Amino acid sequence: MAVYTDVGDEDLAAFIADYDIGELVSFKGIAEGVENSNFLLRTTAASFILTLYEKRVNEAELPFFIGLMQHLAGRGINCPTPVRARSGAALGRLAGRPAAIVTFLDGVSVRRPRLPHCAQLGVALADLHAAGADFAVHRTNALSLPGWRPLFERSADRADEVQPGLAAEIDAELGRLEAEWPKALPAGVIHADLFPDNVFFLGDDLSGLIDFYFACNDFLAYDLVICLNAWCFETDLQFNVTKARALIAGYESRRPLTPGERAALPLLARGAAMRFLLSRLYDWLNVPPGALVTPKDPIEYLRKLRFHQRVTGVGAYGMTP
Ligand SMILES: Nc1ncnc2c1ncn2[C@@H]1O[C@H](COP(=O)(O)OP(=O)(O)O)[C@@H](O)[C@H]1O
Ligand SMILES: N[C@@H](CCOP(=O)(O)O)C(=O)O
Repeated sequence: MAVYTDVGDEDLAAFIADYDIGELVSFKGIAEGVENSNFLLRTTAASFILTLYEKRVNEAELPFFIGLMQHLAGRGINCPTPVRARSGAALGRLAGRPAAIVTFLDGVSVRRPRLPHCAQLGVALADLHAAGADFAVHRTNALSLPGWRPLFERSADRADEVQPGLAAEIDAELGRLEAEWPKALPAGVIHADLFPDNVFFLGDDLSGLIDFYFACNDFLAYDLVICLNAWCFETDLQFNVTKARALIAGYESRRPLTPGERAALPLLARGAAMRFLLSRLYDWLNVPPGALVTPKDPIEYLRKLRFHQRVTGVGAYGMTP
């Protein structure tokens, strides 16, 4: 998260007066993150997260995210639960933005995941997929194959400022992905951004999942390779096959991958790397003036993409070919 929108004291007081959450004790912006403005709200009753939804979140889709968190929480997933105002509404407006209050989850994210973290992540991801299976609302993934080229076109003329030759390299890879992307694999509700900063641990035990604002319907295995990219490369961008094996084994302990999914993993992983390369590239070139946000490095994902381009089979991910 980040803070893009300031919230005035009087506006905040008026907003929380509509909720039964006690008296305000403290309120501060949270510097982590990228997408929305998040604030830690402490009241005499408990701690909460107040989110103001920003640029990439389409207001019409907010009921999907709010409904999904409610649904998953009801299925035993430890995720933020939307808090309803006295009117029953989980969504309001604050400082000109759509806004919601959700429950605060205890736990901390790990900066450098170790094997037990990866293994538990795999289990939690499969549990999330199972819990989402009967969620009735559908949200198309705006950041899957059909969305990548339009997103690229918004950065293409400046991409080489970030790295010479980048525009041509992305263009060529997009062409290959467009030709080869799978048409049918097991699909359902995916998190789509389950990076280490969105997974909480208490001690070494996975305690909760946050940040469902990219959640959508897509291939389940695509969610797994998003995690593979985010959790299984070391800081020097060497791929850690042991972590990959632990992550995938954790996932398969709950839901074995189908032969079609296994075969598609390298291509899905390239697509997942492309997705984050493109969103990071756009954000890198378009930092809003005055925003408290640190854009993430797009080139990290170019290097992850190049790794997967060299993969010839699932053995590279620690799986038995
Ligand atoms: N429900 C929650 N409980 C505890 N902390 C949270 C919760 N939601 C968000 N946070 C904190 O706020 C930060 C940013 O939240 P996140 O949802 O990742 O924002 P964004 O969608 O803008 O990236 C997280 O890294 C975490 O520290
Ligand atoms: N995980 C994405 C950026 C989205 O930020 P988050 O704070 O919502 O996880 C990336 O690393 O590019």
